[in-house]
Amino acid sequence: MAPEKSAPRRSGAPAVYAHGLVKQFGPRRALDGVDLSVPEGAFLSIFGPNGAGKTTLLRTLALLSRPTRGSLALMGVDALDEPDELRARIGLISHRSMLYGDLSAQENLEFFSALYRGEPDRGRIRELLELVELDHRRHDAVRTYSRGMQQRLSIARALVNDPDLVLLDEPYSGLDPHAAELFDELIARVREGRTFIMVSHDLEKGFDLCTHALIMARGQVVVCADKAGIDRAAFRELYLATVGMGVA
Ligand SMILES: Nc1ncnc2c1ncn2[C@@H]1O[C@H](COP(=O)(O)OP(=O)(O)OP(=O)(O)O)[C@@H](O)[C@H]1O
Repeated sequence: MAPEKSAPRRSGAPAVYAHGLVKQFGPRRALDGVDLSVPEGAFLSIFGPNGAGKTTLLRTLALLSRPTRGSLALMGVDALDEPDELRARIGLISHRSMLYGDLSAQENLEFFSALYRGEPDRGRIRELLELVELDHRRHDAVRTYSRGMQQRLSIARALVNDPDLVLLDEPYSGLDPHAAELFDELIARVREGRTFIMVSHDLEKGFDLCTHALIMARGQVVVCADKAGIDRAAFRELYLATVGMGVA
């Protein structure tokens, strides 16, 4: 059983509302006027060629990177004015595990839980370790885990604060088919009541999982649409066309 998701603090506002986001790195513009509206409860997959600005967009949404220009609201709250309040409502899963290798799974989760709550929520941690099937290894140092196990623990870490918005940066990278399947199951079990945004190079997988799909190229949104209104073959062609468009 997945630990229960507390009722999201519904604002009626989109989970993400971005307008005119620009991110400048010296002469390079990684985001060049991104407009985005993601409804609460959606699963948005973001595609695009290397250097398109996908990770920069995800880091901006994770409030790890401040845009040079533009406005951003998450769950109806101004993200540039109230980043601390919002960070506690966001979970990030990346291909870098962001775990401490010398600490055990339990210690890692206690550390991250205490960051948000002041003291660790041991009941929730136990439930999360059971969910990701690492309860039996909870006292082992994380550096002794396989890549798939570390990725499962990353899910637990990202959920420790019961986030409303979960951001995933190529979470399948380096997972074998079995580990990827387990990861799929876990995502399905924790989808309820949350909004997911995933950067992916795997068009098929990203498309299967999503309710909304976005293609970026050169720091701009080429297309963003509800999957119900997208023709899969036409979307694939558009994606392949952007892959040749090069970096921002
Ligand atoms: N910290 C940084 N300093 C300077 N330039 C950066 C920085 N981060 C990203 N960029 C530049 O911004 C552009 C977008 O990079 P980003 O990592 O967002 O692309 P991406 O779509 O995630 O690519 P990939 O698919 O290769 O991961 C690239 O030109 C990159 O070189």
